[in-house]
Amino acid sequence: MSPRFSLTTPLYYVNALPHIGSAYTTIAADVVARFYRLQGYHVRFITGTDEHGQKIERTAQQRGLTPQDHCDEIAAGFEALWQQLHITYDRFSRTTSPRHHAIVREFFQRVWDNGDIYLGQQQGWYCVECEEFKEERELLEGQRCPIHVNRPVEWRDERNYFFRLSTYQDALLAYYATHPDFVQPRSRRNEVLSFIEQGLQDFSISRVNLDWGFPVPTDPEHTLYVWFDALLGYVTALLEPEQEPTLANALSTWWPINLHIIGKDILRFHAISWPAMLMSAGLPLPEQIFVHGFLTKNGQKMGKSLGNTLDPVALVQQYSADAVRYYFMKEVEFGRDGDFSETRFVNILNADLANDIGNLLNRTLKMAWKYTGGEVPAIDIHAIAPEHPLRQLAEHVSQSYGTAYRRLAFHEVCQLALGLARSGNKFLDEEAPWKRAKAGEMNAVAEILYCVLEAVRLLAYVLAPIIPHLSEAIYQQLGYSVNFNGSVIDSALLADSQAHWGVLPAGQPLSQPAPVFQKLSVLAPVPSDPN
Ligand SMILES: Nc1ncnc2c1ncn2[C@@H]1O[C@H](COP(=O)(O)OP(=O)(O)OP(=O)(O)O)[C@@H](O)[C@H]1O
Ligand SMILES: [Zn+2]
Repeated sequence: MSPRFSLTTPLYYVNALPHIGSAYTTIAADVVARFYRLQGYHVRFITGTDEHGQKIERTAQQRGLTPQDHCDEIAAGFEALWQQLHITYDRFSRTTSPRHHAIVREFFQRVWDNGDIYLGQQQGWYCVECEEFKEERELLEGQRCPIHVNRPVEWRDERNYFFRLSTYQDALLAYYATHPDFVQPRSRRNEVLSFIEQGLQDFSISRVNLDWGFPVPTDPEHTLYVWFDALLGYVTALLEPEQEPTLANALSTWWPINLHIIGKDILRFHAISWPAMLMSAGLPLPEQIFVHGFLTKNGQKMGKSLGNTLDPVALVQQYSADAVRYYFMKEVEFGRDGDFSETRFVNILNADLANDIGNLLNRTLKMAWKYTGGEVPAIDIHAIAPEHPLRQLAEHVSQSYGTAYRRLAFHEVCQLALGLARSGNKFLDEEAPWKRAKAGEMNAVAEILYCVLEAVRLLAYVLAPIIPHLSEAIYQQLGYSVNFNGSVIDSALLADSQAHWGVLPAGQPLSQPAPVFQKLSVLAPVPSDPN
């Protein structure tokens, strides 16, 4: 029985089409899903859309559509982008589905039966974009939300149902104390802890004067707060299509989720509200929440509401999915903020993928056609000494890349692979097999070429979760016929068989050399806003 790994992206709010920020989180999650599949895990990768709430109701109204028609259109836009980016999700969870409604009702009932829901009066400043009440001290001048700086918050004074978050303050602190890795990176964990230590207030879980949402099961005059139902979308997604939508069914196989990947804007919901809700319902908590930074433009978070984003569809069409995936995984350390510049984007891809990796493969293959008959040089692999510089480095890479992926340190994985490519280039330049060939030293030529080709194979393997199509193309050039992109991983591609030194079979026929990654140039600037 294979081990299991379940992970989620946020369920994106359908107030507008996806932008590069949503793509960023989803690419990262896809990389993790692909990594675990290659390690032999049975993976459940969940993404989807969060479709209720005031912001959606208003947006649909402005567009002259019913909320459901609006949601259907935007959700389809998300799915289409995920196809283009080669995202291998297993479930697309939509919070307007009737099955989700059944799960939410049952969950609400558990929390209600536990005495954690009561009717009270809510007064405060509400950011419709965040769908969240804000503390007065958090607001910018002119009563503006710190995340949605162009939108004033709205004063609310309503009778709402509340969730007794304050009751869970000590339980949360105790949980954090015994689970030091629950929230990563550490700086985010500390942020959450200090927020909890300041004292938690109950939060309202219903709205009046809002139609677009599920009715509160015990009082249909009220509509459930969008966040209460959105987080449960992760649970609904665990149901098999033929299963009755009950909590017991949803939780039977894949719960608790191993990893929630989120942006820092929704940290408190995931790291405070969600665990408390789960405790109230008597359910185990997710294993880990990883919080990444913001993609920014001139220092400000790119977002649908601010309209300062980059259109991922245009970016993929212009430069390819693997290019976009590689750039964001390598250039923005996961957990930190990063600014996007198209010039930098093109420069990085050309330097790493076209030059360091692509050229290395291309020139080595040409020599293999010239000196070893278009075949992987037939050498005795075991005769390559452990101190051989490429073998040594390759062994280091194969021992460390898994840890880097498990820590979601994607930039480190890229650096490991690039290190191997750079050493391969240096090794070729120093060993100059073309000179050795002139001198008739054909055994030496064969060994040099073998080692470089094997280094390229290994780095392509290590990078496969990030640039699956490029890795597949490299493997094909090396004479394999493999599929890194199928829904089922061929057992020959599992890490046990591939993630070490000396795998390339001596004598394997190679393909004709052809550049695997064409050099890019900035053509026309990519449009800034998809909407
Ligand atoms: N600029 C960004 N950088 C990185 N991730 C982002 C960015 N914007 C959105 N995300 C991702 O999307 C999630 C939030 O989804 P949401 O649908 O609320 O998008 P949004 O664009 O932030 O919306 P809005 O601008 O209306 O707040 C974040 O937690 C993060 O995973
Ligand atoms: Zn806001």
